[in-house]
Amino acid sequence: MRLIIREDAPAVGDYIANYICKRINDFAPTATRPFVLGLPTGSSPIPTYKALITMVKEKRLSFKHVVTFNMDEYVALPRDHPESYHTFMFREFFSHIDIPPSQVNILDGNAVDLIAECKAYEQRIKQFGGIELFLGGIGEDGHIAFNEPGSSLASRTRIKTLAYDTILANARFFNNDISAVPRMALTVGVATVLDAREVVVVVTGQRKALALSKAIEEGVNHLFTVTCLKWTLSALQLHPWALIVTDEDATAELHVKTVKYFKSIERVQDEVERTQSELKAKGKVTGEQVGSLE
Ligand SMILES: N[C@@H]1[C@@H](O)[C@H](O)[C@@H](COP(=O)(O)O)O[C@@H]1O
Repeated sequence: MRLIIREDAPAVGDYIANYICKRINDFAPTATRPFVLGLPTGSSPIPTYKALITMVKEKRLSFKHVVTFNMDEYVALPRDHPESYHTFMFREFFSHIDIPPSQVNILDGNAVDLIAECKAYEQRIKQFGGIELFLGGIGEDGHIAFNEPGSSLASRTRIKTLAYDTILANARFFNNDISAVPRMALTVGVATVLDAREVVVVVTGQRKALALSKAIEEGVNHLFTVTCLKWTLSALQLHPWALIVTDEDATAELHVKTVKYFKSIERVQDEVERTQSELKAKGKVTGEQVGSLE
């Protein structure tokens, strides 16, 4: 796992947008071989979406051959509700880029058969050959998508009852009216995320600091114990190619040595990538070797 630390949320957004842009352009997607991208909602990915929109406008990036799968959606919230994740994604991102709407996949929280909806979603991901890169965000309790503490590491797309802490945290989007926040959601599972060939998670702001430290400075601890460990994000430790991009505020609970360690890794990685690129330019290595440093 790598941890990249940037000054603030906009710098984190720029870093992730550049990273995704490079991945898509290197992949060189076509109509028959699209790039499959997993996406989150929440305030954390907004700077990334803003930076990606700019890249599309500047013609440095295109989503014409990108297929997206969103992480989650509330149950029984009308699709056109201002706080539905459908509305959010089109308002903050899809309406501003060149992606054909038919290539956007978002769970339908109003489906008559919610279980069938979840199964079909997993099936559709499989049909596209799996997710190339899953971008995620986390809740304050370390949940990824809506995989609340205690979610099985083998979990797949399913209906999930929200933790009270999550309902409280999300009340800010519903005029602070806790009763207006949906109690259930459809969400991809932990295994759905871990199946992606690459996972990138954005963690910004001091309120995520504890979750970040629990997820990277301790073992995999998604379940409650006597000491109340419950950080689903820690499941990322099981992924062979995971990256967390964070701002300085979110590092508040990390040990100084942890921060120093990851900063030093980034310096060395930059150096190695520069060398690899030079060798690649001279035709001495293949593209695949450049990403094999995890
Ligand atoms: N289901 C979403 C998560 O996918 C998201 O990561 C989280 C954090 O949101 P924010 O980025 O606004 O803190 O909010 C919700 O719970």
